Amino acid sequence: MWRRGLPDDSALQGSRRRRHTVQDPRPGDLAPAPDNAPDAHPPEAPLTAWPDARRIAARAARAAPARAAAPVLRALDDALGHVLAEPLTALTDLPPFDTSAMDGWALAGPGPWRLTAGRSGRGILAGTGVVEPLSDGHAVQIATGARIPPGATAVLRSEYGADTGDGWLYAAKAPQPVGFGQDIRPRGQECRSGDLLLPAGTRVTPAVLGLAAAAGYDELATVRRPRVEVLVLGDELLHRGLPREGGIRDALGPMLGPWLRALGAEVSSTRRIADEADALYAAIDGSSADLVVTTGGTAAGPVDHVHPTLHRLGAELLVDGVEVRPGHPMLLARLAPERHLVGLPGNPLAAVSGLLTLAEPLLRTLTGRPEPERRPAPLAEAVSGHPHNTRLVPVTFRYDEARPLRFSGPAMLRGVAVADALAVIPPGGAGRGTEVEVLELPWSSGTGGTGGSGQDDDDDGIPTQEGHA
Ligand SMILES: Nc1nc2c(c(=O)[nH]1)N[C@H]1C(S)=C(S)[C@@H](COP(=O)(O)OP(=O)(O)OC[C@H]3O[C@@H](n4cnc5c(N)ncnc54)[C@H](O)[C@@H]3O)O[C@H]1N2
Ligand code: MOO
Repeated sequence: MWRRGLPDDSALQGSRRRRHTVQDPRPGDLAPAPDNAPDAHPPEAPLTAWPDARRIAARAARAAPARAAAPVLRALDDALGHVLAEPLTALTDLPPFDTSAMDGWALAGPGPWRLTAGRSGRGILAGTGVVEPLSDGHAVQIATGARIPPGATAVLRSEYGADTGDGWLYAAKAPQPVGFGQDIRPRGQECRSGDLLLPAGTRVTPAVLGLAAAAGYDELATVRRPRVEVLVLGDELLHRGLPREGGIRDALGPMLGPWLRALGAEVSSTRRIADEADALYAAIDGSSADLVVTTGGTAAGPVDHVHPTLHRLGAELLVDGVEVRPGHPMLLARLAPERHLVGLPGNPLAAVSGLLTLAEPLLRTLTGRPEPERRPAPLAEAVSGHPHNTRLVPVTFRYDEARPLRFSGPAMLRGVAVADALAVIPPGGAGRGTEVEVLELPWSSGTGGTGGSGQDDDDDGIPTQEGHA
């Protein structure tokens, strides 16, 4: 039987207990399942509503150490993917000096202009440190990005002027008169020294690295990444080769480390733990990670040791089961004031659901990242719902619509492997065209409409769900 109770239920704290109401059956009250119940197990204790579970996870770690710790200074080439611990303020004006926007000639006053060769004899090149002033009626050849000489009033593009070889420059077929400041990027056009370029909490992307370098940075102050340890439970799991003798391949070990890193974590290790209560106890007790993520063992089968072990450790259960399919046995516990554990169910897509429901909001807080903007998308086809629970359904974006994918049963990864996002289907389901919230996957462009999901264009629209789990 699947039950979520601890040996001593009085140890339960938090949402599970708070959500008991007069109508709610208490743990142990085996109320008969309602006729429309989609699954066999009785609702022994109320689960946490899916939006509440995400909120609880996001708030659980508010004062956690990763955020409060001193920032880590990282060289630019080591900062990609980290989060700025401090605002990025410009260390210089940009551009740092008046700059030519085009290859051509710097001019002083109206033409024609007497040509000068400049110090180099090749005009003014980008990178020239000191440039001689230009007097009225004179022109000097100039390269894109070169410093504008004092006295210059405009730049004439090379294709709009003619050097007749007699030492004079004429404006030829200028589409518009050469105006003051034309094709000159004035100093400070993009920013002044001290301007705020990016707020703390910004994720360092390749473009951020470029901006930081342009603005004078050699290293960036980044938030210390929360340390995460992954414990994979399940004696049936094989780590090489084909499934054999009842064993199956561990799909979560290879998936979770990189996924957690994409969510901003530093994954210290992914360890396989035997299905023994003492082994799990020792692994959790001996971990110093900010977040321990376990997989499997959340239910109440004979070797499901997560609940009893948390009880033995004196952990506080903040979320013990969530009204979401797949993944409802997921849990969040506080091991110590600044250390948490997310228990992911063993079914692989259920584990993804737990990752996005509990680990993602917690890591978002720990890494100081803002809540992603909610971007609803219309469903390309109707999706059936669970009567009481939220469903998370892998979708791909096509022509700005969220298209549910096949092979999205709780034990399957074939759908999510080509998904751009998980659509949040409210209890009762959602009709075609209904705008639903989507949880984008860290590697998804999120723009939709471009295909690229690898799904077959001739997909036949066969119902996309395996069932309600
Ligand atoms: N009587 C009931 N039994 C179950 C219920 C229920 O409501 N009543 N819920 C089911 C649901 S839903 C889920 S999800 C699972 C959660 O179980 P556990 O978290 O205890 O996970 P396990 O029993 O260890 O494994 C479940 C399943 O997943 C496979 N698995 C586990 N780890 C991996 C891995 N790393 N890679 C690939 N596959 C993995 C495992 O072999 C099992 O097939 O409980 C249901 N039971
Ligand atoms: O909730 Mo279970 O997660 O397989 O569907």
